[in-house]
Amino acid sequence: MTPPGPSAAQQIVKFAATMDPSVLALRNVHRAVSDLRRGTPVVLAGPDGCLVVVVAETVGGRGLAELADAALAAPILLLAPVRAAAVLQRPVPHAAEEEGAVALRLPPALLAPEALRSLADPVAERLLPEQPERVAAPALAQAAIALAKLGRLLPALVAAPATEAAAARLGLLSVQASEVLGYPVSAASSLARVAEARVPLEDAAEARIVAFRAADGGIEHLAILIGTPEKTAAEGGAPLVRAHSECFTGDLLGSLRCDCGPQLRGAIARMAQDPAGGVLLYLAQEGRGIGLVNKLRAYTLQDQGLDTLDANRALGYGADERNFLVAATMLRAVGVERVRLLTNNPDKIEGLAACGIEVLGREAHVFDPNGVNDGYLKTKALRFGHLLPE
Ligand SMILES: Nc1nc2c(ncn2[C@@H]2O[C@H](COP(=O)(O)OP(=O)(O)OP(=O)(O)O)[C@@H](O)[C@H]2O)c(=O)[nH]1
Ligand SMILES: [Zn+2]
Repeated sequence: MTPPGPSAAQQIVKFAATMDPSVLALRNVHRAVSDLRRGTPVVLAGPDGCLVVVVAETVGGRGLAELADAALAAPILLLAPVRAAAVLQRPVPHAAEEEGAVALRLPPALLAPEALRSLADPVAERLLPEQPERVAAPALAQAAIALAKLGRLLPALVAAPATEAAAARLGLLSVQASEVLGYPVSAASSLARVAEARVPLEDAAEARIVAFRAADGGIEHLAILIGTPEKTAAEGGAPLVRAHSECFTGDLLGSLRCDCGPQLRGAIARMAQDPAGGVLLYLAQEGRGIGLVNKLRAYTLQDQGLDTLDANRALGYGADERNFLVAATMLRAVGVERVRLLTNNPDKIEGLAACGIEVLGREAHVFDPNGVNDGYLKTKALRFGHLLPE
């Protein structure tokens, strides 16, 4: 008689032990983001304890009840410093800016979904029965804010100290703060080619689209190869490259608020004319990384007088939340590491260079204002330091 082999359970345990911890971390963070997006609390774990959090924008009565059940003390509100300064109607100290999060005491009248949304969102702001007061921010506040931003949600969270045991009892997901903070780099490094097809374009008959997916199973980024840029690279040349962040409104609908549509089509036409060929990276980084919903909120704030940079900040986001490692990883994967970059944005040149891409030159990519985007283009030149043609 042959001895029995290892049981299925034993095999699974053995397999789990061999799994790449960074893939496990990506999976955990991605799941935590999904939970927050539907208003379910998650537990953040750090070296000195745990914090149960829920996002102000999405939480309902059930999520607040679950948070209260797991909490060891009264919940507080965590806000990005600029948003906290607006709520408190006074500047927050520089140290809080550095920490990236401010904590506010939540009186019971404000611990309700509608009041929380009003505290989180400058667009939905209304008069509240009470003013919150500032308290000391917990150690995991920065990771909590980062997690909400990964979900492209307003960085405003209700938080309370908790234990992993409470999380387990309530079936809440637990994620390490270090996994959250390391996520952008891990996700970008894990990008892999998953599909490729020839797609002739109106302005570039010889075009191929290569799709990339990260190990978290999140949204895909695309590389559009025009002509034979890999051949140019293999022969030591530098193809034309554009790192284009997706813009649903400009690229697809022809919105006049920005210059993305003309830049996208202009880049494709220009690469088709270039004997070295080109790579257009179509990056899933809508709204400079804040997502479409927040970009629409930012537009509302711009209609109220803020410029594109201050509108991002009023929502609690940075002026530009993009990650250039995504673009660099994709370029390396298609064999293009020396580039001529089609951009006006000096941060893109620096960002790609910092990720190991050799930027041999910059080519300006300017289109005339259209009567609606004049202020936007001016702000990019004045406040983002965009380079204009001499
Ligand atoms: N948050 C925010 N994003 C915007 C706004 N207008 C356009 N965008 C986004 O900005 C991104 C455009 O970035 P890019 O095309 O890479 O342009 P850029 O950073 O100006 O640099 P170059 O075009 O390369 O010079 C797209 O994702 C748009 O959705 C805005 O007012 N607010
Ligand atoms: Zn745009």
